[in-house]
Amino acid sequence: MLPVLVVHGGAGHIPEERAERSTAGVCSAARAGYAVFQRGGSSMDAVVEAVTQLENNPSFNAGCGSVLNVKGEVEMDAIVMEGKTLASGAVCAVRNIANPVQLARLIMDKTSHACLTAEGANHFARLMGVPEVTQESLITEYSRMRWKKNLTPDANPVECQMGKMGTVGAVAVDSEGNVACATSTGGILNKMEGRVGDTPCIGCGGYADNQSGAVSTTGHGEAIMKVTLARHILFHMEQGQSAEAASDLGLAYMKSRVGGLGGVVTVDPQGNWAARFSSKQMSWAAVQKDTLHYGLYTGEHVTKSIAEPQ
Ligand SMILES: NC(=O)C[C@H](N)C(=O)O
Repeated sequence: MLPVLVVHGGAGHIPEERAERSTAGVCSAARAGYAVFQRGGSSMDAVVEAVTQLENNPSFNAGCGSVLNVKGEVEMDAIVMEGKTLASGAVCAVRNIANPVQLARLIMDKTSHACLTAEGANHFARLMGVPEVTQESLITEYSRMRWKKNLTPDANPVECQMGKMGTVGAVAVDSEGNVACATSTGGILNKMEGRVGDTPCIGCGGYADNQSGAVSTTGHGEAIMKVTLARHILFHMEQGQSAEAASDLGLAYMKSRVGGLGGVVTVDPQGNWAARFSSKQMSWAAVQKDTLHYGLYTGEHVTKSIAEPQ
């Protein structure tokens, strides 16, 4: 049933006091992305809109609200990919940009390259007239508090890491059967300067192919890269598995092979979709026809009419 859009707000352990905000954020981003279809937009337009909304929401680890690197700075990664032509665009370790997902799309649309990093990405942004924002405007009190906590000698960065994964992503298929994905992140807490995770790497943080479907991933980047999680899931779909079964197979493989936890949203070109995770939680939401679907805990799947107020 087309069109459909599915978003995630990151896999991990979401503290109880942040759960409501996280669910509200993914639901409103899914609604905003889906509204793009109603205005005649493509699946690429829809995923970029949904991820832009999540980047602008300080509750998530992307754009404003990104986690800080070891120096207390924001460096962000993002990717977009569309399934008709396999065109993609990505940015790595970019600073001072409010919406890295939009810059990734400009790289796909306006250059012959698939990925720009750091200063080169910022230089391209200037050429495209994308305004630079201050580091301060991307940093929340919460991310600064967690960064500081992790600098203390008794810090447990691994445990703290799970407190807020919060990478954001979306997949969609439009009424023409074109699939697309977008993923954006601040990376992992107190990462080394210049660390690039799975998100901007094609086949890891996302992949889209009209011949199988589209996937956006979240979780421990170094583990996701080892198993090229997004492409791995689409491989299973090419072998005849459903979006849900293929997502579970990919996540189970990552867990057993490299001990990594994470989550994914997946669609196929017919509009079948899945939101699956091996972490404790993942906030997710989907809109298809007149229905909004969402959840946060394993097995939780709430539905309501899209006409109901937010
Ligand atoms: N929260 C996340 O999903 C983190 C992201 N996958 C990274 O490792 O950069």
